[in-house]
Amino acid sequence: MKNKVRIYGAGGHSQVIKEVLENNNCIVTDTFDDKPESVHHASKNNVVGGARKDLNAFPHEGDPVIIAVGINAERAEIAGFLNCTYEKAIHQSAIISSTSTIGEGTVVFAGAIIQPNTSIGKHVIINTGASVDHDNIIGDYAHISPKAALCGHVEVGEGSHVGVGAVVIPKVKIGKWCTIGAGTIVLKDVPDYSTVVGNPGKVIKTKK
Ligand SMILES: CC(=O)SCCNC(=O)CCNC(=O)[C@H](O)C(C)(C)COP(=O)(O)OP(=O)(O)OC[C@H]1O[C@@H](n2cnc3c(N)ncnc32)[C@H](O)[C@@H]1OP(=O)(O)O
Repeated sequence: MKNKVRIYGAGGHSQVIKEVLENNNCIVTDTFDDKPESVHHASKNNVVGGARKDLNAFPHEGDPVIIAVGINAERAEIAGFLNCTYEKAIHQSAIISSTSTIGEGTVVFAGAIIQPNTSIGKHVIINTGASVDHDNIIGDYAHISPKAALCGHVEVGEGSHVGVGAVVIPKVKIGKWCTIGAGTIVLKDVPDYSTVVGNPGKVIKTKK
């Protein structure tokens, strides 16, 4: 029997998750979006309104959900008001060590690699071809973008976004709600709420 999953969010990120699920023999039973009228992606058919308008009317109980929203803060906000159980979506080509753990609602896309003794939090995105090496700790709602490379013993705090192709050398700790720009080379620890770009990576701003 096929597993049934519901998806919250119907944009570009959502269509990738839908494909991963369907390749894993799951059925997507419902797709919700807070702005169903502005959905222009492949997953646009049968999209219904989300929970923001009327939280009590939303069918919280039922098949498990994946929050398919790429913006980390929005994913966290939605997880805060939904009262659902959550599914994971892991592409069949991803390589994941048996000694690593992955939290609920997390997605791991094609070609990603997660090496031993790494802990991945809840509602995390490990995007296409990302490399997360041994002994990493990735916080809830983080996003490791396509082709980013995290060496051993790296920590990424809650809600932080590591941009496409960024490189993080061993033992570096990235704080929470940081943004690491595309192609950045991170050589030292990054304080909470920082945006870091360049090679070597430098803090260019701090979010409030
Ligand atoms: C499947 C998917 O699509 S997954 C999506 C993955 N997405 C990404 O990886 C996007 C990552 N985002 C970036 O790299 C962005 O450029 C950000 C977030 C760092 C830009 O941050 P912003 O706060 O908007 O900064 P802004 O664009 O104003 O740039 C500020 C300065 O940093 C520079 N800068 C911005 N990004 C980078 C970067 N990646 N590397 C080097 N310098 C950069 C700009 O040139 C600018 O320099 P200047 O002040 O000398 O002109």
